[in-house]
Amino acid sequence: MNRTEFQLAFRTLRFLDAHADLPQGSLPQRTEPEQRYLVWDPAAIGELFRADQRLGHPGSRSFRPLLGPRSLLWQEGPRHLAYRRVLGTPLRGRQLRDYRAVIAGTVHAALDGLRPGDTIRVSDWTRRVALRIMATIVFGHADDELLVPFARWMDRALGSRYRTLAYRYLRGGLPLLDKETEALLVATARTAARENPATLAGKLLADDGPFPDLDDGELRDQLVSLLFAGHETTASTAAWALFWLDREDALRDRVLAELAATSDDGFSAEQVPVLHAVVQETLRITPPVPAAGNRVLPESCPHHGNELPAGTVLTPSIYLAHHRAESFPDPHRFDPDRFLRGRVPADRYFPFGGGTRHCLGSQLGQLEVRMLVAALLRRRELRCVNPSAGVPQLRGHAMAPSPKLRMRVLSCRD
Ligand code: HEM
Repeated sequence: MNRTEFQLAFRTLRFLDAHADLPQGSLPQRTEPEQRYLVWDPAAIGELFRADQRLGHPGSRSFRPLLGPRSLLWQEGPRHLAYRRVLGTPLRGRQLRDYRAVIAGTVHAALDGLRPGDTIRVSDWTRRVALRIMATIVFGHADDELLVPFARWMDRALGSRYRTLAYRYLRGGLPLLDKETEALLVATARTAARENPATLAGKLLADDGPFPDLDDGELRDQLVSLLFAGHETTASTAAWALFWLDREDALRDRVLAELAATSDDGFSAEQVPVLHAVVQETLRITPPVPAAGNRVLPESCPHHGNELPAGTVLTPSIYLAHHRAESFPDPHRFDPDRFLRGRVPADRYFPFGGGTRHCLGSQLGQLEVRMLVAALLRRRELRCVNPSAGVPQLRGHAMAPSPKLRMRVLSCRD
């Protein structure tokens, strides 16, 4: 491990913050034998995402075994495209209406359990809610028999930065999911596909789809990938949004006034523009995924006067792009009005990555966060008990508020 890799592993955010304004917008992580760069220069990002189809997407060394070797996140070519077609359609546009009741039902049930005087660990609470929503979208229901061991496994692998690094560097890899839970995942998906073809499991296994004979191993990889990618990120965004709204009284009052003026539950971004801008700014300043997936050059390519050889790994740094003062003046200030003033270019703001790997759940994720925050603000008054714990913490590749961040329920507004 060289000095840059050490700093990135152990002092990640301090290191990133010190480099966001580098004029070249790229930073070598390793030069020999395999060159690796972090990239956030807008021109290079635009080019990278445009060329995405020709690039390799091997995934990270620690995440590949966690999600599985055949996860759609690192599949390539026609099979990757087929996964995107099958799963992408139900996850965007008009199809999202089907999930409105699932999100509302799950969020309101969780809110029913919050009574005045209760204190919650914000990240844990949003993670539990988001996992139940994602499981219902995948299987048609959310059973603790499956979700409790799944969440326990995720926590063991990612819950502490030091534990994650110890697994990676001392024990040779993150812990794997136990065989029993894996078997339960697969069996639950096969039953769901038979009984409820509208679920994501049903779409994946449809007889007239591209994967009618998906074997258990590959199915397991897609289920873990969907549950993981579909809840960790959304949960972090929701927890951060609640944190930022707690810090900014005037902004919270603006959102409350906006909610008072509409009966919309957060489903339509146009009905709640300030809340939507809060979510967008949350994704900018505290992006739950600070770096998009690795891209590998299939052939040599010029870069700032050098020639990068074939095989060079380029990682688009979402965090660095979002903290570049040239793109976002006063980048550490939480200011949702940036997004109300006009469109932000996609090569400077890309919380969902881009190119052929652009997040399949970008619309669903934002929708969930809007609906969760809207319902919570309407029904409960919550305040941070320890705002100083609102520091970013890495959970694997995701960035969440510290698990110590707590909020107390002051009153019910029901
Ligand atoms: C606010 C919430 C979310 C954020 C910030 C987020 C962010 C990301 C990012 C940065 C990537 C990598 C893109 C790249 O490498 O260019 C990604 C990929 C992906 N995300 Fe999300 N995501 C969110 C929610 C979701 C949800 C709800 C789902 C539900 C299924 C989901 C499913 C996926 C999948 C399947 C991929 C892999 C796409 C591919 O490789 O073709 N994400 N996401």
